[in-house]
Amino acid sequence: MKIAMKNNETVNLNIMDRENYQFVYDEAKKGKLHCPTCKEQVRLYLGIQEEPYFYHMLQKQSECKGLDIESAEMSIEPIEYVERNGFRIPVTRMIVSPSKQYTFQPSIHVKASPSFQPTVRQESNITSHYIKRLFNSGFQLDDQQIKAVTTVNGSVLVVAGAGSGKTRVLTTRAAYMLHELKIDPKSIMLVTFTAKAATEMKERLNQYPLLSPTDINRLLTGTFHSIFYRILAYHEPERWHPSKLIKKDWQKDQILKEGGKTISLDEKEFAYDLALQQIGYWKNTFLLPQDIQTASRWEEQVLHLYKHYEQEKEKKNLFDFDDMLIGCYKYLTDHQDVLEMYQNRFQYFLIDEFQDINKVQYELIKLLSRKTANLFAVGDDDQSIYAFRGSDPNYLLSFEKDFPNSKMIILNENYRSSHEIISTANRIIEKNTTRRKKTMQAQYQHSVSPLLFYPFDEEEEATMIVQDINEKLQNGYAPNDIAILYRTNTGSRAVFERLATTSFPFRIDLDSENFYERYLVKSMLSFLRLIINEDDQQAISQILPVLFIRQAVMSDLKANSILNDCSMLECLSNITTGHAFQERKLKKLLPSIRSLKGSKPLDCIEFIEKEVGFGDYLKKRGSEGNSLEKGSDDIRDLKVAAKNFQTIIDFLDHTKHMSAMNKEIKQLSKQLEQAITLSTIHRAKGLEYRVVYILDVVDGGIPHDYALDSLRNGESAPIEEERRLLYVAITRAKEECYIAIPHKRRGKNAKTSRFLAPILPK
Ligand SMILES: Nc1ncnc2c1ncn2[C@@H]1O[C@H](COP(=O)(O)OP(=O)(O)OP(=O)(O)O)[C@@H](O)[C@H]1O
Repeated sequence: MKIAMKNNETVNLNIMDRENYQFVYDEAKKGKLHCPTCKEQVRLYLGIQEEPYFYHMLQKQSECKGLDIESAEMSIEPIEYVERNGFRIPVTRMIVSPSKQYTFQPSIHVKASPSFQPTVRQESNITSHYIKRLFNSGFQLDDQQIKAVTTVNGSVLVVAGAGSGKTRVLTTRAAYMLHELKIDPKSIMLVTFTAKAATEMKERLNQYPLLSPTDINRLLTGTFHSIFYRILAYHEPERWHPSKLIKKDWQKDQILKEGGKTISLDEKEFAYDLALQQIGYWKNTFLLPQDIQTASRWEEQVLHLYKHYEQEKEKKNLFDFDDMLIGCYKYLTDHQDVLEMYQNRFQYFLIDEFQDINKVQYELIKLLSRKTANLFAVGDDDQSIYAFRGSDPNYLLSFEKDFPNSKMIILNENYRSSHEIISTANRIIEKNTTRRKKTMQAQYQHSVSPLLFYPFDEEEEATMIVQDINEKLQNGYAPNDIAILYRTNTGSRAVFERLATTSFPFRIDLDSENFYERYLVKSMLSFLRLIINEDDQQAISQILPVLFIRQAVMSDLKANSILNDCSMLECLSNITTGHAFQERKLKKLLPSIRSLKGSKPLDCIEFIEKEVGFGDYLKKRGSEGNSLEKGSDDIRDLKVAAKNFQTIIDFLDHTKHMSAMNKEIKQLSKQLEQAITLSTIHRAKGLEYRVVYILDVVDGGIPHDYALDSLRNGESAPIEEERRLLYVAITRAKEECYIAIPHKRRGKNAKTSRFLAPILPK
C-alpha cells in the first residue's frame, strides 16, 4: 500500500518528494504512522528488491489492504476547511512537497552480454605423474593452469584474471617443482604480497600429497620485506637490529612533527598522515630527497619533512620498513660477492601479485634473478590498485622488454563468480586502455544478475542495504556471506550507523578512522559543543586553528576567564591579535554562537561555515593541501549526517555514541566468527563473498574526485586505476552484486559513475 497516516496527515508515496522517504521511514519506525483503514501501525519498506510500500506491523498484508490512491482523497477525514465563494470546502493535508524532483527510480538488472557459453574442455593430455595423481584425487587444473605449473625454466609471466586460480597455480607449481622435478627447496624464493598469504601458501602446500613437511619448511616464503630484511639482518646485524626499527606510524609522525616545527607547520592542522604516505611513495619509487622536483607548496613542505626524517633516522641509527628494501638493494650492489652468493643460491623466483610490485622490489628481483632468469611472475594488471604506495602495473605490462625470451600464459577462466557478474565486470574493465587484453570466462550462470539501485542519498543507501541484508539473513544467508564495499573509509559512515542500530554482527577495518574523529569534523562539532557550553576547553582549543589563532593563547584565555568572570568563548571573542580584521571577526563570534541556541544542527553547521569563517578556513586548507584531502567533503558528509537530527544535543549525543560504537565494533571484529564485512575495496582484494554491495558508484565516489581532477589536467592513469577498483569490487562477488547509485552525494546532485556506461540499458 502506498498511503499511510501520520496523526491526521496523509503520507502518499506516489506524490511525496523522494527526499522525505528516510524521514517517513524513521517516523514509521518510531510508531508514528498508521493505516488509514484499520488504524494499525505501519512501517515503510525501503529496500532494494521492491518499490517502497507501507506494511502493517502485525497483520498479514492480506487482512487489510489499506487505502488505494483513488479512494484516499475521498475517505480521509478532512482536517481543515477553507472558505471559498461562501462555501466551506474541506482540505486534506498531506506530507508532500509538490515538486516531484526525485521520484523513486526502480532498480535495473544488468543483462549478461554476451550470453553464457559453457567452456568446452578437451581431455587434457597430462604427462606429469604428479599432476595425474592430483587429478585422480579430484583436484582440477585447466590446460592453461597446467601450462603455468609445468613451465619451470626461463621467465614466465602469468596474467591471471580475477578468480582464475592463481593461488592454486602458485602452490601447485611449488609442489610440482619439489616432488616431480626434485628441485632443492632452498633454491626457491616464493614472494607473496602479505604475510598472511605466505602462511596460507605453506598451509595449502602441507595438504598436497607426497610432499615432506621438511621440504616445505625449507622453501623461502614471505613478503619482500621479510625476505630482504632477513638478508640484511644476517649480514649487518648491528645496523639492522630489530630494536632500531620504527614500527609504528605514530613514531614516524613524531619525527615529522619535529621537522614541521622548523617551518612553522601547525601540529594539529597539517595533514601529517598524508605527508607520511607521500614520503612512503617517494621511497618506494626510489626517489631520494635530492631527486625530487616539487610541484606544489604542499610537496615542498613534505619534501622538507622527508629530508628531516631521513636525517633524524641517520643520526639515531634508526630504520623503517621502506629502508629494508632500499638498504638491501644498496647492500647487494655494494657487495658483489654477497650478491653473487645469493644469485647462485636462488635459482627460482615465484612472485605473487606482480601487478603491485614497486620500483625497489622490481630492481631487487631483477638483480637477484640476473644469472638464471628463472622468474615466474603471477599478476593481474586489471587488479593493480596500489599506485599511491608506488606500485606500478607497467612492470607487468612491459615484462617482455626486461625479460627477453619470456613466455606469457593467460588464465582467463573464472572459477569464482557467476557469468552475470563476470560479463558485467568484463564490459567495464575493457574500457581501460593500458592493459593486457583478456576476457574472463565464467563457469556457471546464476539466476540473479547484478542490480543497479537508486537511493536518494547516502542515508537512504544505508537503509536500503540494511533492509536487504535483513531479508537475506532471514532467507538463510550467513553474515560471512555478505560484504559492503566502499571507495574510502568515510564512505562507510551511514552504513556503519545503520548497522549499529541492528543486532546483526559486523566487522570493520581495524585501522579505519572514526568519522567523527576526523580533524575537520571534530572542529565543526566543537563549534556545536560551544553552543551548548561556552566553557568547553577542548572545543575552544579545537576551533583556534579555524580562527587562525595559535594554541598559545589557551593559557591567557583560561586566566582571563577566571579574572573577568566570563566564559572562555567570551574571552576568545575579546582577545586582541593586532589584526583589526581578525579582531572584528572575533567580536562577532560570541553573538553568532549564542544566536544558534535552539537551531537545528544542520542549520548551525551551514551558519558556521558561512558566517563564522569555517568556509574561508576550508578554502585556505584546500588550496594548500594535498589533492587527496578535501576537507570540504568531510563537512558535506557531516551535513548529511546532521540532517536527520532536530536538536544539537541529540546530534552531539549521536556522534559520541557512534564514536564509542566504532571502538567497540573494532574490538569485537577480531573475535567474531560470523560477521558482515564492511571494508574498503582495497582491503577486500583477494577475498570473496556470496553477496557484495558497492556504495556510491557515482562520479566523485568511484571514480574518486581526485582522479576526475587529474583527468581534467590531462592525466588518465588515476581514472584507469579507479576503474580497476570497481572491477576488483565487482569480482569479489560470487553470486550477487548490488551497485548503489545515489541521486545525491554529500548534499549535491550526483551523476551515475561514468564507469557504468557500458552496462546501462541503451
Ligand atoms: N581449475 C579449477 N577448477 C575448479 N576450481 C578452481 C580451479 N582453479 C581455481 N579454482 C577455485 O576458484 C576460486 C578462485 O581461486 P583463487 O582464489 O586461487 O583465485 P585468484 O586468481 O587468486 O583470485 P583473485 O585474484 O580474484 O583474488 C577458488 O575457490 C579456487 O579453489
